[in-house]
Amino acid sequence: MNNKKLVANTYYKMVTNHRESQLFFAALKLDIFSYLDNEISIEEIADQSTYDIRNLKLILNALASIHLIEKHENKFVNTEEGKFYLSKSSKYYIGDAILFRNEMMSLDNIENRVRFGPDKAITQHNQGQKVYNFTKLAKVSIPEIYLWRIEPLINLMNTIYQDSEPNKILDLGGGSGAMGIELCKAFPNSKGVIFEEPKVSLVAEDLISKNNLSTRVSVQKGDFIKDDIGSGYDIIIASGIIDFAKDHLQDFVKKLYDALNKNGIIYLITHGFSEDYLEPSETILGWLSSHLDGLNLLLPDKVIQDAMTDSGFRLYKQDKSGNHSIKVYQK
Ligand SMILES: C[S@@+](CC[C@H](N)C(=O)[O-])C[C@H]1O[C@@H](n2cnc3c(N)ncnc32)[C@H](O)[C@@H]1O
Repeated sequence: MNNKKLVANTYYKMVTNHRESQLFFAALKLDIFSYLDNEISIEEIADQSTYDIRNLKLILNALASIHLIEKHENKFVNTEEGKFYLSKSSKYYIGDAILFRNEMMSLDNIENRVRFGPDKAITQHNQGQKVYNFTKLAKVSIPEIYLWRIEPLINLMNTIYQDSEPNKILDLGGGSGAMGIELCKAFPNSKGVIFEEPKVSLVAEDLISKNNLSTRVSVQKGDFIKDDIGSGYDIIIASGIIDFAKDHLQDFVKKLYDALNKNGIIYLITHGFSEDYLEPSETILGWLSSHLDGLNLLLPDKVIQDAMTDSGFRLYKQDKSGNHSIKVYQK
């Protein structure tokens, strides 16, 4: 009975967690954290924001009650983490990324999607780019990439290229191109290509010009399934893209193989799905929305590994970064 009661408590905890998330998202939408870099009173925030002072007080107290902000006497201030991640004055502000991801993975109306099934058009085309807003994703995920993806990439490439440099690097489906751009910066004699679909490629063009790298990094626009992706590469970064080639997996992997020089390297980031699709649970839940809508994209790691080795790649190194699995294959 005690055990049953404990389990029941976890159900109620989920209700509280949901409420906490709603409060957090509201605070992000109201940009509350950006007012709190220094201790500030409710009156001052109300003055600057024109928000209703009574309800502002309720929201701030509630945020402090769950330790998302701190209350000192009658003033409020960000926690150290809040200042770093949630205030727009920080270059590592991830509030927009969190809000966008929450919207992109929303399970609102999940019941109807179970009652009435997926959208038949989506099931038929099975193309991620028609369901996801990849342009917005490319923009909002830039700070996330700088926080968590660049360092493992560069550290690993430095262990491979100890006495030499890669000449040509491709960031395939690179989104903003941040990974390709930073890798080119780490190897100053290299040239880079960011391959993206035309709309998303504008985000990459922008980041290249902000980094003054237009002479070394170019953008190639196209569809990586149908179009030529170029050749003569020493490194291909394939981060978060292979699922989008699911219906053409073997041809796609062969295309990567052919585009590489001898001994060339693929830096592959996947979700590390188990074959029974039970792990990792956070990512299974993250993809649930688009899959209820009709997509059918997810590839277990075993299937990806088999496709890579069947095409002639050998697994060279592997690593894990948060929820992502990193595998380096060599031709
Ligand atoms: C999940 S995002 C990953 C972006 C980036 N590589 C990263 O790790 O943040 C997938 C990217 O693949 C691109 N993509 C998907 N299908 C594509 C296709 N057929 N041709 C070109 N790009 C594609 C999308 O535009 C999107 O930017």
